[in-house]
Amino acid sequence: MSFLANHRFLKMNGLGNEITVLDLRGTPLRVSAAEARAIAADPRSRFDQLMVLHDPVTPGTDAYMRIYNTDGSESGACGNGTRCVGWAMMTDPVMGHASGRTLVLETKAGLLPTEQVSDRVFTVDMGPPRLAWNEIPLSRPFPDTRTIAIETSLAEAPELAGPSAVSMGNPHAIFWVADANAYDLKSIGPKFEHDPVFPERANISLAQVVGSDRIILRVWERGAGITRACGSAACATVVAAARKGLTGRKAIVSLPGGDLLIEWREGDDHVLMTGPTELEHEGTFSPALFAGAA
Ligand SMILES: N[C@@H](CCC[C@H](N)C(=O)O)C(=O)O
Repeated sequence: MSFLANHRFLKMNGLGNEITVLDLRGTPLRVSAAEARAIAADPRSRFDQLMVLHDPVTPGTDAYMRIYNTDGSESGACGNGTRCVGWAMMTDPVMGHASGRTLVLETKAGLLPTEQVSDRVFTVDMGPPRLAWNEIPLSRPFPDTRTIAIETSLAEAPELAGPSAVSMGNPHAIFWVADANAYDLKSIGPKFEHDPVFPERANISLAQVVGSDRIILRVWERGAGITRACGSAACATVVAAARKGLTGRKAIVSLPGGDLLIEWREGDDHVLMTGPTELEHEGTFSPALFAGAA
C-alpha cells in the first residue's frame, strides 16, 4: 500500500489555479510521478499543481517544496501554489505551525520569501527573472530573449511567432496579441509547449497589453494544460513587457480567474507577486487511488 493512503491533504486554489497541498515534513518520503498523477485523477484532490512540503534544506528556510504538474512532471516554480502554501503553513490547524507573517520557502529553483498581507492575500518574492537563453533554457543561443525564433508555425495563426522568453524558475514563452481571447489556446498551447527551441518544454502565454499598467493574460501550462491563472506566467509577462517597453515594471495582470499585482522591483531585480488564496476543503487520500501507482 502507498504511504499516501489515508494521508491528509488540502484542496486550495489561487485565482482558480487548482492547488493541492500535501505535508510530508518529518518524513523521508517522496511522491512519485505516478502517485502525483493518481492524486490528480481524483476529483476531490484534482490539481493543476501539487505542492508537497518537505523538511527545510537550506538553513534559515521554513520548508522545501516539490511542485508537481498534472502529468507528474516537476516544476521549479508555482506562484499561486506558493501563496497557498503560505496560507497553509500559517493558518491550517494541522500544517500551520509557522509563527509571524513571513516564511521562506525553497524549491529546486531557489528561495521564495512569502509574506501575509491580509487574511488570505499573500505576496511572494519570486526572485530575479532569468533572461539568458541558457538559463531559460532555450536549445540554441539567442543574444536577446525579448524576441526569439521558434520552429512551430500555425497555418491558422501565422501571426503567433517571435515570443518573448523568460524563466521565473520555470520556462515561459509569451506571445503578444491584440486579443488574448481570440485564440483556441487548447489547440495551440501544446504545439508551442513542445517546440524544439524549449528543451524542457515551456508554459505558453497569450498576452494582450491594454495599458502601461495592465495586461490580459491566458496561459497554457506545461504539464497541466489550460488553467484559470498562472502566477509565474504573470511575473514572466510583466518582465517581458517592461523589457519591450510595452508597460512599466508594475502592472495588474488579469487572468480568467482574477487579478494579480506584479512588480519587477528596481534595485534588487526581484519580481513580487501579490494575490489571494482560497481553501476549498480538506480530505484524506483513498488507498484505492494508488493501486498500480508506484
Ligand atoms: N501555476 C503555476 C505554474 C505552474 C508550473 C508550470 N506548469 C511548470 O511546469 O512550469 C503558477 O502559478 O506559477
